[in-house]
Amino acid sequence: MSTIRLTTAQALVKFLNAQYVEFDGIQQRFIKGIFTIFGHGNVLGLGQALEENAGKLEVYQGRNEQGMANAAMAFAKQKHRKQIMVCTSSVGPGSANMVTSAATATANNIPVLLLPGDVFATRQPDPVLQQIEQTHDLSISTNDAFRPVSKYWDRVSRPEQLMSAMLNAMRVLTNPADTGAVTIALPQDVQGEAWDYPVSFFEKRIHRIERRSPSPESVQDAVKLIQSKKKPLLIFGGGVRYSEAADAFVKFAEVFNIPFGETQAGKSGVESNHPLNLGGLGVTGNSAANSIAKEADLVIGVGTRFTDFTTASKQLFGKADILTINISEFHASKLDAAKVVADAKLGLDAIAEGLESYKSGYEDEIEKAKQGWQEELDRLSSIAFEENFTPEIAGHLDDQLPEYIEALGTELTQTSVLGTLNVLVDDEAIIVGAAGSLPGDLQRMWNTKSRNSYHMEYGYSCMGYEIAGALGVKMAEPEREVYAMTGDGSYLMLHTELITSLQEGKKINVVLFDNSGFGCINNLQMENGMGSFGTEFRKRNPQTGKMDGPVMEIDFAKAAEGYGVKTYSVRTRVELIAAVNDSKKQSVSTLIDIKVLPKTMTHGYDSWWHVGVAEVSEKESIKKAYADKETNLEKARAY
Ligand SMILES: Cc1ncc(C[n+]2csc(CCOP(=O)(O)OP(=O)(O)O)c2C)c(N)n1
Ligand SMILES: O=C1C[C@@H](O)[C@H](O)[C@@H](O)C1=O
Ligand SMILES: [Mg+2]
Repeated sequence: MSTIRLTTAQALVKFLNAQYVEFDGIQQRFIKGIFTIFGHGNVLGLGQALEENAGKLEVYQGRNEQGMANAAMAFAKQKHRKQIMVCTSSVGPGSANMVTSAATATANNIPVLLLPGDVFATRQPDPVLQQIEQTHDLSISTNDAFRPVSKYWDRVSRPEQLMSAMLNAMRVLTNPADTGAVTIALPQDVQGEAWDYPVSFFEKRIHRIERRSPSPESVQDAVKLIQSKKKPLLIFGGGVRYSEAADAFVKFAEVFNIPFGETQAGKSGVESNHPLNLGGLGVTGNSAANSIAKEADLVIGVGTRFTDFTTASKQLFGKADILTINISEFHASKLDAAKVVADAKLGLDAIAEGLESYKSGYEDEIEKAKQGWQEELDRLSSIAFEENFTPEIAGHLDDQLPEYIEALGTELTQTSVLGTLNVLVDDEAIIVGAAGSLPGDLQRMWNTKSRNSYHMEYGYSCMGYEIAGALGVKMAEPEREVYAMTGDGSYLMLHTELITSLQEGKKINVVLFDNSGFGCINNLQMENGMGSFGTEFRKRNPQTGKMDGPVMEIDFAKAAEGYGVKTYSVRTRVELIAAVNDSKKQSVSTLIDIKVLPKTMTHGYDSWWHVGVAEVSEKESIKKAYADKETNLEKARAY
């Protein structure tokens, strides 16, 4: 057996360089590059290996481990899981910072490879700096916290373990049914230890991303079920995008005249103006999709995880049977569905063959529902503050609005800003989002004019993903303009990969909606009988001892200007138009700080979200919220 003597870290880098995927006969390198934040836990091992010979891996420098790993995830998501990034962190806090991203990637079924440094395998110098020292178990380190949030977890405690660890890592990273974060913990001593690795370990490996075929029996069942129904509704989930099945999906919808709603991950797989595209479905859905869903007699979920947002906590599809087409048996089995466990394209094609001349029984309902939503969309896009103004989310902070107008210096409404932006940005531009009120507004209001132009992380809805995510998306699609759509809360939580975008010359545009608060959570608490509590950004008031002092005023544009970002402060529609148009001419990253009035985001359309409400309270409004929840629960499926 011919061997080559390398350190564990050198062998790992060499191995990563040799990984390829093949999908529909097309081969490409699987690992584009590696984000790094070096510390004593990785610099002399993996750092040394990368300095000496990184091969074709591009080496980037992150600002925050969570940020860089979110960027890595966004890259892989935008690449439809056909290419990934790796992230290496130091030991202890550096690795702990990546745990949130591992969870985000795993919840969304997006592959990322995380390589946190670990404490010494030999234990000679223990306790090392940043070692926790669990007294009941010395084998535990911070990296064990990745176990519940990774799809595959391993620790390389001897150099030769690298081979089985990495082969399993690749198995999971390229498995469309069960991918997510893969964590390989690397003790710092082992990273530098040498071993005689078999040369065969480094040979070019091509991992075929298989399209799983459906069983003939499951297809027959699906055909019979559809043929017995008059009002089926398709759901376009993220899996359709990852399987590159959009054309097959549209053909299926067109041939059988079946309308479809979009999930957050599926949106923009097909342009919004397709006559059968009803748009966003569920809690953050619009009136067209939700009204058709309520009347549907069959829901065909393709590549969807059926989260509570899609099913409106299992209340939306009241009358329908459920059919699923999913490559994952786990997701296909949800809602007690009839299931076709298969790749989206192969599943749809096989069912289509069996359906022959089937046509749904829709007459003009689809057109009418779309028309009704278009009118509502036009209304939302043109809401302007005026005398006796009632905000969309009425009855919460109506009396405080004048104070916000004064503090933020704005009368702009969030929905009108979105309507204007949707017209201003180029058709090919990609918007990125994750948390706050914007995902709901965008899923309802954003008209996608080109494919894969809507990138929403709504599996984990992780605040702070937006800016890092935009960087990852820009790395995946450098030719397209990318907009991070973020609230002030998300921006404050994590935005420092904006600096990485400047460093890398990867221009992103941050569109920041400053309503001085955790707006959607303020809505949620007040809609459920609470007061406004801990969610407005107000100064502590020495008189009351509470955070009910003046509204905080933050000049985000000024702060970002110091980074070297081109910034704009926007308080009027005219300023918004000028800012967006000018930002397009820039080659550096930009930030548009838009002051918007709270409570001017969209409200729900015929949907229910099951949230935990107090069963006992002295407040009548809480008692009512609890009673309402119980009533709604009765209308929902039990499982
Ligand atoms: C990391 C993380 N922490 C907490 C939450 C819970 N959460 C969801 S939205 C939100 C507030 C978002 O505020 P902002 O970004 O300003 O958006 P707005 O709702 O005001 O539009 C919070 C705290 C979350 N989704 N992610
Ligand atoms: O708790 C939440 C409420 C949602 O409205 C929001 O979009 C999401 O970020 C969240 O975490
Ligand atoms: Mg906010």
